[in-house]
Amino acid sequence: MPGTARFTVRGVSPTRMVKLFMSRHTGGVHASASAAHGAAAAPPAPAADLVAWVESSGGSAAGVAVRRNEAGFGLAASRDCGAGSTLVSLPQRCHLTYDDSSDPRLLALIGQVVAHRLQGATSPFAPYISNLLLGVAGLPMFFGGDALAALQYPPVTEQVKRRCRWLLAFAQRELAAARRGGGDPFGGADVDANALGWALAVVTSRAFRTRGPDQPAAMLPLIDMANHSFQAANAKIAPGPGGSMCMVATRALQAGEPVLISYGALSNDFLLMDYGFIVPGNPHDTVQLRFDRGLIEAAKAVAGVGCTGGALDDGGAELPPLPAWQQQALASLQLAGPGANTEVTIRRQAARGGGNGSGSGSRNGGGEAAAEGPVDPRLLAGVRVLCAPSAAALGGKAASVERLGRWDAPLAPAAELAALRALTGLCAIALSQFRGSLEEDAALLAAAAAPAGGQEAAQQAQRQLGEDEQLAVRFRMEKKQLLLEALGTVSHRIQQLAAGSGAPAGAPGGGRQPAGSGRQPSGGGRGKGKAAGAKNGGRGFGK
Ligand SMILES: C[S@@+](CC[C@H](N)C(=O)[O-])C[C@H]1O[C@@H](n2cnc3c(N)ncnc32)[C@H](O)[C@@H]1O
Repeated sequence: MPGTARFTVRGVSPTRMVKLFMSRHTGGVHASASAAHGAAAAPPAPAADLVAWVESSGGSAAGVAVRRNEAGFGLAASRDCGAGSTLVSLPQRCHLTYDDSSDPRLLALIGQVVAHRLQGATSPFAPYISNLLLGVAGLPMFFGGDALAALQYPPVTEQVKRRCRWLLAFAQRELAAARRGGGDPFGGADVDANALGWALAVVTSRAFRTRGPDQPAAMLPLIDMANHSFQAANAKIAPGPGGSMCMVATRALQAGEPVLISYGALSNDFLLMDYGFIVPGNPHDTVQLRFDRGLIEAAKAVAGVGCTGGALDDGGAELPPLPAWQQQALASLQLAGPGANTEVTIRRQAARGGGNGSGSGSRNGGGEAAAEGPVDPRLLAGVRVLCAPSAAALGGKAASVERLGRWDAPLAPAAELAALRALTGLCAIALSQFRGSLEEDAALLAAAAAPAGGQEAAQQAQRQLGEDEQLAVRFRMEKKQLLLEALGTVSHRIQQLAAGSGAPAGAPGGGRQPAGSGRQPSGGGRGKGKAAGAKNGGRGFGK
């Protein structure tokens, strides 16, 4: 590799995100076939050079045609075929992978993608590399500050910042040190943080872990042009003979039908971070929270449930110490004490197959409670512990997630009602961490899409809300919607339990009925609820 080669991208902001801007000619990469065809010739099929390369390498792509639109590439069935048909067979020599399984950041793949890009037309993977898009739209790693802030969701924004810091540190320190020590992985070529950012984006949005979660990942050319769907996936990736990897139809396909695979049971956090898109109503989406006693006591205060061990002081005084049985129970649940894992989630109930089948998981019309509820079992168990009046109310045995975390195995009615109310308070606090309501977000998007007042106003609205910001708004709307669904599910459960036990149902915020109407409750909005919720000060979200 020539020591003078450059693989650099202008626009690095060392203090902020890595800005992606790449010239098509950077690094000597040859133009792709689709870009290089002459005006007179009939345009070749998209990525025709890639398909030809797969076939000349001993593979087959007979079952798919590559499609291209302004959003990028995708695959479609090239002919009618039956379930189980092999659509693509990719020989091992076309897999871009590595031997070392110990690299959690996929550094080895990033390095290879960069190295092959530097080799340009002489790379054995040139037909693959040259058909990679020069940007992965929607990745928050490339968001500007406004779009990142518009997410309003620290679990993702913190992760984005960590990823960018790592990338910059790697480019500026580790790579520089490796160069000084003569161990430059890029043979002296000038590779900057933005080039590494591009490679990171390529790898996170395309690599497969076909050999298992702890095994090396691989880039699977052509196969990785399949787009994602949870519901409409009609193909899967499976090992084939001789180390090949195949794309196989999971049902009969008609010629021209898009070929879609599922990227896995991923939350919108993962989809956004690694792929730059979200799925509305994603059944695997969650809201991450950090379990701590102060948060749960604040949730109880919002919901009008008494504080454990004494009254919660609105002035922010220390909480009274927990009785030993509660401390032990939280430690058994690994929610407190050394080695605790305090990351917990509110989630879509429908994802666990325990909902009402309507897709929302909320407001089911009665009947048996689902085995798994709208919060993860550790969170449910922890809230039950902190709402139980005595060890006896927990059943007297050692606390375990299996025993205390089942949505369909409630405590005695009074303790269960307190726990459920606390959960409504928790949802309300989580909602209150977002600025503005669902309706306000929807209005923002509507104004950006079709503002009143003609073209000038439309341009103005677009300036106010760019594409990344619109994605960020849609992302946070999904979180709010999920929280409202959880609130509806828990409230419904409270009504059911209260009706059965004769106890008053109650509601968060001292008797207000939680939403279910789609309107966002004011959560930490009024009276005591406000004081307790506000004190939480953004602590609720896990980071
Ligand atoms: C493995 S690649 C799929 C091929 C890609 N469309 C291309 O042009 O090369 C993954 C990327 O495709 C896009 N993508 C895949 N499925 C999508 C979906 N359901 N909605 C929006 N974008 C999707 C995203 O940009 C994602 O990062």
